[in-house]
Amino acid sequence: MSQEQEPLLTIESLTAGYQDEDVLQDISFRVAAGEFISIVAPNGTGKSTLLKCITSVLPLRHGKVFLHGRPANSYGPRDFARQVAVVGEEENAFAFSAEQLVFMGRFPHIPRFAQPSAIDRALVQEAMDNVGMWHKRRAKLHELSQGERQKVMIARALTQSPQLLLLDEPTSHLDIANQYAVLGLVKKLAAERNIAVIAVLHDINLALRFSSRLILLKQGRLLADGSPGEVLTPDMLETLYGMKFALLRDGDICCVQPR
Ligand SMILES: Nc1ncnc2c1ncn2[C@@H]1O[C@H](COP(=O)(O)OP(=O)(O)OP(=O)(O)O)[C@@H](O)[C@H]1O
Repeated sequence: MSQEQEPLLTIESLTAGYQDEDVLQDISFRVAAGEFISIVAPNGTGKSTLLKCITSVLPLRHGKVFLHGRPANSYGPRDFARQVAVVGEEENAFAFSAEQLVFMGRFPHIPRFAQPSAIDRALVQEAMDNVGMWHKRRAKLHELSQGERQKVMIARALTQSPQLLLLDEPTSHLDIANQYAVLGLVKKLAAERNIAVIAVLHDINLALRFSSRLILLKQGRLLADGSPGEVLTPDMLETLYGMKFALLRDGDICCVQPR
């Protein structure tokens, strides 16, 4: 992030955990509007925990999280939801149709006791069209496949018009074509709308392809923070995962394979 940019999100010396264990220790980084950051780390390192700290679901033990320079936990839920959207763990909203669920993304923007406007309805249709789910709008959540549900959740988050989009393994149920289509869409819309994205991704090649910046975590600490080219070296990946990797190039495309 360049020095001139006002940080949208600032994380300062964050330590957090559960019971008697500090899962994350002394994590600091800043996020500017328009950045696409992927968090890459082995299972159980604390990636989801980090997102929970940003959304104040989990209180910090030490450190601070600021959104627009103000403590993130000082925002009310509606105010926070106007700025931050989350695609994460499975929801239990099975009684709702896909369209109703995506509509919920507009709730923080609709004044209390007011009816949704034509613009709200158009945003819902546009987001569902964008992820190819408008034709399934009447289906209840339980009638959708896991991949379709993931696309609905992404449509809801886009409908929310956030400034910061938090994605926790958003493509884990998508086939390879849909993974690239959905992340490509998120990246395009984020660039057009100046949205910052923080995505937890296990697929290093997706992280390489879509991120402007990567943050690697190891044993609860920040191991590396930089551009994909700087950070994703075979040595760094070996430090992270304890196995050897090769970096393969084909023109502009770069990918990582275990040796
Ligand atoms: N509610 C909880 N209570 C106690 N421990 C928890 C809780 N949630 C997570 N943990 C522990 O915190 C650690 C980090 O979990 P977290 O879900 O943040 O990891 P992660 O990096 O997202 O993992 P994964 O890649 O497997 O999804 C794990 O050891 C986990 O067992």
